[in-house]
Order: sequence, then C-alpha cells, then structure tokens
Amino acid sequence: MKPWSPNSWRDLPIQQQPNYRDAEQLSNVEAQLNSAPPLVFAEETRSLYKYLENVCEGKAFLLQGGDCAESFSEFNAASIRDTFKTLMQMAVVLTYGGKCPVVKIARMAGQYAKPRSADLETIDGVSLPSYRGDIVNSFEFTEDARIPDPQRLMQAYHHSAATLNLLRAFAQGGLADLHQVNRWNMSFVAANPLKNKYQELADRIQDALQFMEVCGITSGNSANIRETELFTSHEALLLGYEEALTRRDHLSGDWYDCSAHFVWIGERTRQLDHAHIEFFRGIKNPIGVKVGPGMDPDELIRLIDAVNPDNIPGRLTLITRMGADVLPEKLPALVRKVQQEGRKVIWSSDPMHGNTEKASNGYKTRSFDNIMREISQFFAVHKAEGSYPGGIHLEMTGQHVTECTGGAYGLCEEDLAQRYRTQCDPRLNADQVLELGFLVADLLKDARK
Ligand SMILES: O=C[C@H](O)[C@H](O)COP(=O)(O)O
Ligand SMILES: C=C(OP(=O)(O)O)C(=O)O
Ligand SMILES: [Mn+2]
Repeated sequence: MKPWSPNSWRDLPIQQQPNYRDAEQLSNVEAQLNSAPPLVFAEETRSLYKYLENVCEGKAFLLQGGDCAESFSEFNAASIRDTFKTLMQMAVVLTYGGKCPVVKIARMAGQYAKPRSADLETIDGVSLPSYRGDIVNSFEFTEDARIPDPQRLMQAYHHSAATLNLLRAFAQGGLADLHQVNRWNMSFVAANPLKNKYQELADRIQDALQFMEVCGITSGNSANIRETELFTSHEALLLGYEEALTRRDHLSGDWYDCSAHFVWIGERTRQLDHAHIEFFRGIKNPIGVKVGPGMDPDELIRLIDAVNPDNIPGRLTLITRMGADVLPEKLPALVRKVQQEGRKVIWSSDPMHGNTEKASNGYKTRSFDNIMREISQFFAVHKAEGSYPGGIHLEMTGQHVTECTGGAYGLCEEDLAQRYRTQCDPRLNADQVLELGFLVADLLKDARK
C-alpha cells in the first residue's frame, strides 16, 4: 500500500465533487484555508474518542443530530440555540432512560456539502445543475446561482467558526444546565397531545434533580449539572476543503482533520478503492461510514479493515440507513459477520435516509412512524444478535418546521407547505424529535437491562 498523506486521495477516483470552472482560484482558496486556524483542537477530538470507546463497549449512548444541510440563510443565533436546546433536552431523557452517559455530536458547524442523486434538477422543463450545499453553490434556481464558487469554501469555514463559537458558549455558559433543560422538557410534555404517555418520565427526572439539589449537588457547585460537552460533525464530502484543514498535531505527531471532531463518509462515496476511504484511513479522528441496504457482509469487513486496521474501539461508527421495511432483512447478516470476525464498531441508526418519500403534493418528506419503526427494528435486530445498539443519527431542528409528517400533533401532507424550510432533506421538528427521544429512551432502557 502506498504511504498516506493528506493529499494522497488526489490520485484516486472520486464521486460527488463540484466541477469548478477555475482551478487556480480553487487552489488559492484551499491554500488560504490551509493557513487559517483549525476549527477544532486535536485534544478535544481525542476526548471524544475516549467517550466513543465507551459507546463501543456498551457503556454510553451516542446522540448525533442536526440539519440535513446547514445554510447561510438560516445562519443565526436563534436557529443554532434551538437545535442546541433540543439536543440537550433529548440527551437528558436518554441519559435517564438508558442510565448511561449520552455522547452528543451535532451535525453543525460544517454540514454544508451535499451529495445528490441527480446531477441536474428540472423545474417546469428547465434543467440546471443540482444544488450541492451552500459550500458549493446557491439554492436559488438560476443558472448563475448553481455555478460552483470556490469562495464559498471560505464562507463555509467562517460560518462554521462562528457557529462553533456560539455552541461552545452555550455548552459552558448555562444553556445546558440540567434544571433548565428539564424545565423545557416539562413544558414540552405539558403541551403535548400525548402528555400522559410522556409525563411519568419527565416527572421522574424532575424528582431526581430535586433529590440531588437537596443533597447539595446544584448548578452553583457542580459543573456536571451546569455544563456539557457538545462535539461537531459533518459529512466530509469535499476532500479539498478537508485536506486544507487537516493538520499534524504537535503533541502526538498524528494527523487530524480539524474541520470537526467527527467526520463521516456518505453512502454515495464509500467505494473501497476511491478517494474518500483513502483520505479517512490516515486521519486520527473518530469517523463514521453510512451503511445502506446494498452493503454486503464481506465488503463491510473490507471497509472496516481499510479504515480501522488496528480494530480500535471508538474509531469507527457504522451508521445504518436502510429503510424501515428493508432493515430487518439486511442488518442481521451484517451484524453477525462483524461479531464473528471480532471487529469493534459502534452501530448507530440513521432512520432518515432510507425512509424518504414524495408526498402527493410534491414535497420530499418522511413519516414519523417509518422513522420510529426503523429505530425499533434496529434495536430489535441488535437484541436478537446480542450486539449493542450504540446510537441514533437524526436530521432534526429545534425550529417548528413542517417537513416530516406524523408525530403527536398529527402533521399531514397538507401541513407541509406551512413552514417547509429545508434546502435538502426533511427534518424532524422540535416536537417530533423530542417525542422520538422519549420513545427511544424506553427502547434504550430495555436494551441496557
Ligand atoms: O442528505 C442526503 C442526500 O444529500 C440527499 O438525501 C440527496 O437527496 P436527493 O436524492 O434529492 O439528491
Ligand atoms: C447524505 C446523507 O446521507 P447518506 O449518505 O446516508 O445518503 C446525509 O446524512 O445527509
Ligand atoms: Mn440528508
């Protein structure tokens, strides 16, 4: 095997990259990024690695979520805050249900590049290059807007830096206080049409917090109550951008992709002999790979060996995205093979990407029931195979959008037009995703018995 370097991927075939018109402008921007400060510090990434080792060993649970595609137009404090709050609310419920720590990774501060099924988008007989995320081109449906612009790499970097800055402030500055977070959960339950179903769990958490308070463990004297750690992640699709932010850590001498703590390879770019696998094998970050219904058990072992040859727990998260109907048929053979071969991986469920459908009024949507069904099947398969269902990976927002159908408020197709804001895939809204958190808490409790 040839030696790895941050640019060794450039010799290999690669999918889903923009066709930039001006190669010189692109390399100038990449050079600028290469001399810019890293977005994360390798030591933080190493601490995430430790937490993920616990997940891999069945001692913690992974919650990963955020937008399908972050956008420059929705880049504001309210949307960052609301997604942060919602992730915290879910984490409290899952921690209590699973009686284990929850490792929180946001799909934020860099989730700007999108792989697409089709190169062209056609509206009313007009075909233009597809939108590929704000880091590449603009969502607006005009010829100019869809031209890939290298300057957007720099813009995405600055948007990511500002987002990360606010996330760090929220995590350390009081917005993650458990008392506060559970008060939000109590309000969520009080207003929910299925209140009776969720009240008991929220009350029990409230009791536990009150008990700790009378024992003297308060927000005032305990950082565990007052603060949290939230890590960042995105699909590392544009390897030129990722390479530019890959740095050799002075302490360990290892290479880290410092664009985020955790990066993953998408379903469309995980070919064994292609560029993404090559790039990922050399970075020391904990990484993910999406695993769709087409994955074969032997191919999966080859993939695991390519990116985690030393079988290090916490290094690799397999994010399965099969679809609720297909998962019970496809997942067992993969889990069995990985167990037989003794490979250490985290299994996480992305119940979103295999359950996308087109509503009769044309909106791309997903139903809450199918999403929940895929998660239940995921837990059932792992129970049957004696493996650990280590996490969930969601497309979600803390805003009250109308993009997925179902949930306690019974959103239907006719409601989708009200607040359909996503630039790519439909996200669970704040109520839907919290409801899902309460349901997953029950599954997790059962799994950890
Ligand atoms: O987020 C994932 C993919 O980028 C997305 O599902 C692709 O959507 P498309 O099938 O509309 O291209
Ligand atoms: C592109 C994505 O998913 P997948 O690669 O699984 O289709 C995504 O997570 O947004
Ligand atoms: Mn998506």
